[in-house]
Amino acid sequence: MTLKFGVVGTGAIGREHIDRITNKLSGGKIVAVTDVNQESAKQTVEMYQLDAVVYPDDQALIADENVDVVVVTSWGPAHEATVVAAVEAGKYVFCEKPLATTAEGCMRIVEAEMKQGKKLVQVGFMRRYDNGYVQLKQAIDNHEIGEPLMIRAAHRNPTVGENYVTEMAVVDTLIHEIDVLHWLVNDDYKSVQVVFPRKTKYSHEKLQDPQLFTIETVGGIVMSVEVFVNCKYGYDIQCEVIGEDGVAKLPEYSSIVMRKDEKLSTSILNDWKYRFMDAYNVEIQDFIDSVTKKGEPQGPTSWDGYIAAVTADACVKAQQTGQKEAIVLNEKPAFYSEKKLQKA
Ligand SMILES: NC(=O)C1=CN([C@@H]2O[C@H](COP(=O)(O)OP(=O)(O)OC[C@H]3O[C@@H](n4cnc5c(N)ncnc54)[C@H](O)[C@@H]3O)[C@@H](O)[C@H]2O)C=CC1
Ligand SMILES: O=C1[C@@H](O)[C@H](O)[C@@H](O)[C@H](O)[C@H]1O
Repeated sequence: MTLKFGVVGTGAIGREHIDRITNKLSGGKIVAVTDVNQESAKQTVEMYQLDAVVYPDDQALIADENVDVVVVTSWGPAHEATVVAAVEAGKYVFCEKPLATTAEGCMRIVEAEMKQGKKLVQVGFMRRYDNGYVQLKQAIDNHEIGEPLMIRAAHRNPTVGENYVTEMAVVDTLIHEIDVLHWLVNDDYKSVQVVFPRKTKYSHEKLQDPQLFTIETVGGIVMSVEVFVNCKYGYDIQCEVIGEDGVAKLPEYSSIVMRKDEKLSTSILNDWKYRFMDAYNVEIQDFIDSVTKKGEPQGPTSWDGYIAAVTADACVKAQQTGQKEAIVLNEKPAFYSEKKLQKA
């Protein structure tokens, strides 16, 4: 069976996903695209030689009976309306982060999905599919480092544009750590506090950069997460988990080791696209396979999107107040509880 995809938003990551579904993965085909910039949608069809209809908007694309899955790769504020409409039409959805820009918006998606009686939505938190994070989680789950006590993490981008402001360090960037860190340690967040170190000269008036977040979990783990989006030297993701019996660290991106000009060196990537290329491929192949074979996606859920939104709201508040802010979630519906394996 081939899963037929309609893509809403043919910008940077929309095209990346179209390319991987068309040329790298198996079991999926792009049959429809749309973008508020219709030229971009048409160019995309030509660029990847797609046999796909270009629709004027998301609603028309969702109404196409040939579309099984709606991929949402438009700008964050547009996600909620598209996801709700797609879910109400009974379509599967792969939505890039954020699921919605507010916790209330995520809850509306959760409610629409529960009404359909089955999981339809997966959120694009691809780090859960990154080989390094998967190994880190296995080490923690197998108690190889004992109980986790602290995490030291960093999310560094070489540079950002003038439209990237202080709040985006949370909603655009830290959001990946917000999702992956609670998943790593199987714990819930309790509070967050932010401090602003001396600002780099490479930032601009509306952006505090770097920022340092201290996040505490209900179980008492303290996470120190740096976001530094004008670090200049490359795209660098760090994560070290300090446990009672040892320390486990995310592996460095592997590159050849060069001996040259009296130096021993390895390269650092400069873009998320390359750093997480394999993770995006595994993520979307897993989405295709689980929908095709099991009838529902098995990756990050709408509820994970909600957790991320609530936590992001507290982080933004903490940026503004300088105080420790509480992170309080609604009770998790049974609908989103992991299915336990039946004992034989
Ligand atoms: N998982 C990840 O690592 C990444 C996730 N993202 C997320 O993916 C989304 C898209 O990001 P980019 O591709 O970098 O942005 P982009 O600006 O390159 O592309 C977004 C496209 O969506 C279109 N668009 C906006 N509103 C629309 C609407 N209502 N209907 C149809 N088209 C609409 C725009 O015209 C544009 O072509 C964002 O939510 C972003 O946070 C982006 C990069 C990496
Ligand atoms: O999602 C992403 C971008 O939108 C964001 O701007 C970057 O900071 C992240 O590293 C990348 O993964």
